[in-house]
Amino acid sequence: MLRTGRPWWAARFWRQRSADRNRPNYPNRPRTGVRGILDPVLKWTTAGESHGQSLVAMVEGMVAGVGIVREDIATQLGRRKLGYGRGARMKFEQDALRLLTGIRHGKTIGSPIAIEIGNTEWPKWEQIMSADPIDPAEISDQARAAKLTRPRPGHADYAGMLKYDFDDARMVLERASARETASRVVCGTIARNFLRELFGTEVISHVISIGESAPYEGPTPEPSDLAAIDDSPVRAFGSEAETDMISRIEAAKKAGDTLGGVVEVIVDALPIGLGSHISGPERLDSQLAGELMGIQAIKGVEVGDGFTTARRRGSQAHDEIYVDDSGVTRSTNRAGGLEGGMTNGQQLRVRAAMKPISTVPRALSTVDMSDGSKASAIHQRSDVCAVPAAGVVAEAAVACVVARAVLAKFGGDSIAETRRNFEAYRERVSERLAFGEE
Ligand SMILES: Cc1cc2nc3c(=O)[nH]c(=O)nc-3n(C[C@H](O)[C@H](O)[C@H](O)COP(=O)(O)O)c2cc1C
Ligand SMILES: C=C(O[C@@H]1CC(C(=O)O)=C[C@@H](OP(=O)(O)O)[C@H]1O)C(=O)O
Repeated sequence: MLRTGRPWWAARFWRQRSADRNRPNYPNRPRTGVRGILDPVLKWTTAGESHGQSLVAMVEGMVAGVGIVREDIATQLGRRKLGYGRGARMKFEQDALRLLTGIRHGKTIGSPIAIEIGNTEWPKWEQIMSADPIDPAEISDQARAAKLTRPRPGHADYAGMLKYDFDDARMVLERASARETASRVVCGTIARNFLRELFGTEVISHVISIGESAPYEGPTPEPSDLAAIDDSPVRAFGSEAETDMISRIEAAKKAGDTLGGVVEVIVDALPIGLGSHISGPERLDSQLAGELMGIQAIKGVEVGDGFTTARRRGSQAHDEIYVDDSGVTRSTNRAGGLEGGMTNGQQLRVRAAMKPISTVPRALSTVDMSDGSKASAIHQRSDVCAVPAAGVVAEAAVACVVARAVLAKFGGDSIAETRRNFEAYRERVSERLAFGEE
């Protein structure tokens, strides 16, 4: 018999859809494509140049009802500016905040959030960075206006000048600069407020090593340790490591050199099952690595014990599962809270390795792009070491990725709805783990 009407797959689709709708944690958002990644439920973008008028941070898809006030953002921006080894600019430039859209009376309203961070140094740069055409001869600071033709090794200058066909590296370095990380921290503040309100989760970080200092091997810090970490000039957890890191920065500075290092980000209290094993882009570890590697100067990412685990035997590499009076437990967390691309209920732990600052005061050798002659790279001023600040930026990156995974799993348009969906899921997970209980 010839069948008409909906094809077989459509009937299956509708049956599944109505079954889904009856499930308590059915999110209102469509979960199409590679969930949360190709069709992201939460997006964050930034705009702005290092010496431009402002930076802009935009977050789209954040649910309504998340508390966020100016001080929350200012606090995080303040943390990003600190750290032993940062350059003079951190002292005189202020982050002038304007909360433009998407927040009303201290809460998100579900619409796109746009926040401006004004560069207070703008008056000095107004002509040089003017959006409107300007006669070069009219620029009052001629020295600053001069074309930058000597690309700095380790920066975007050389490839950017050729790729975009510029004869002035300023057109590249203005956007490549890590000044942009201020916008990322703003996006991250919204994400971390969301996570705190939903699960009581805090995102923290600490510096593991600077230069060749011995990597930190003590206990993993708890959220309550963050204040002490922030009080440390190098954001180290423990005073022994701190003294060593500071003296290494001082020695590098004296030698006209720069340093990198390693930071660790830790997230507590996350539900099991954020991310997915279904495809590479859905794996939470791949998303975290992508976002962290997107930070200027980050050249390596490690999940849990990462590279150390690669040197261990299998029997010493994994986190065995036990059952005791408290339920299902583990005695180690070498995996850093991720198995198969999903959170497994353990503390999430990721590390990021930062290369030494590229603008080395003892100028590096380069080429003058105006005539091909040998040259020394431009150096005006720069940080000697920005690893402590990179930790704060890495926290923001992790907060955004985790918040996106939470929204992909639990959906909702208001935080109350996300919470209801989460509670229903949590109940089901508890049922599954209550072996034999009535
Ligand atoms: C918080 C932070 C501050 C930075 N400060 C400087 C700096 O003062 N001077 C510098 O040369 N690079 C600095 N960088 C690194 C450069 O922005 C980065 O190395 C450059 O844009 C090239 O990108 P890549 O290292 O990712 O290849 C900083 C990076 C971060 C995360
Ligand atoms: C301004 C910030 O970082 C800047 C990042 C940066 C770079 O090349 O990445 C170079 C320096 O800027 P300048 O060349 O103007 O001295 C840093 O100060 C900031 O973090 O707010």
